[in-house]
Amino acid sequence: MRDEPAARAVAATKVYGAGDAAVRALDEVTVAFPAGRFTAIMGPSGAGKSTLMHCVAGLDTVTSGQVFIGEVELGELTDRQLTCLRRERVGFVFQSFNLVPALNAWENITLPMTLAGARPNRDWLDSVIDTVGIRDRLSHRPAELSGGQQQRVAVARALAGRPQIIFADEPTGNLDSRTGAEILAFLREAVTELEQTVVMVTHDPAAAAYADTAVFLADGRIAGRIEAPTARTVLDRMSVLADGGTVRGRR
Ligand SMILES: Nc1ncnc2c1ncn2[C@@H]1O[C@H](COP(=O)(O)OP(=O)(O)OP(=O)(O)O)[C@@H](O)[C@H]1O
Repeated sequence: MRDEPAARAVAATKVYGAGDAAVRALDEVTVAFPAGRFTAIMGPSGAGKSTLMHCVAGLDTVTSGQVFIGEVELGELTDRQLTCLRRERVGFVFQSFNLVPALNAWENITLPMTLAGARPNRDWLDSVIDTVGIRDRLSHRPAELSGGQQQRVAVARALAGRPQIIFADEPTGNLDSRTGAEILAFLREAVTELEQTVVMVTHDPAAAAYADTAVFLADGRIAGRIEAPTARTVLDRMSVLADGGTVRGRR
């Protein structure tokens, strides 16, 4: 594990709407996602998990505060620079897979590199494809793949360019529990074996148990963290948050 964070937010505030309808989805959130670690973001529905992930990943902007990928502050970039940075340094895995229907698995996996004009590193791609176990499906289009296979392709696509950080938004939400466990084990392996950095939003305590750290959000604020989380410790913390008792100060 390296010490510098792969990404971080400093006093990040996000307000949607204005006046009476304003929603403060993030309220001065300061959090770091260390390089070479697997972090789960958890918390009740509406706590701001997706907003935090989208802002840190550069898919959305903060109202005030700062967000960094490595040492680069996203607020200082032009739209074009931000697009380049996302392509070069960030991988995404979404609940809904987000594969391009007209492209086969191989084309989907290499699409971000094609768009960035980057040459794939064959050795790396081979190890990613073998680890996710979809070598015999590379010429298939998404409609010809099972949900689990589609998510493997999506995970391989996120890893293909060896990004600085991978953001996963409920990556197992649409999968049966066995396939979900395989995808989580693979994300875990990407961190342990391939030294990737993964930040995952999840509702599932069993999924969070694959992470090195679980960070909790409640009402747009950091409400605690657990190192080496287990399903049990996460569940206990979730029930405290659901009761409305934040545990700030116990970080
Ligand atoms: N585009 C938007 N416009 C207005 N309000 C929004 C918008 N997106 C999110 N919100 C509000 O911001 C708050 C945080 O939403 P967010 O989706 O980040 O929560 P979450 O923790 O990811 O929730 P869930 O677990 O239900 O997905 C919620 O109150 C939500 O209604």
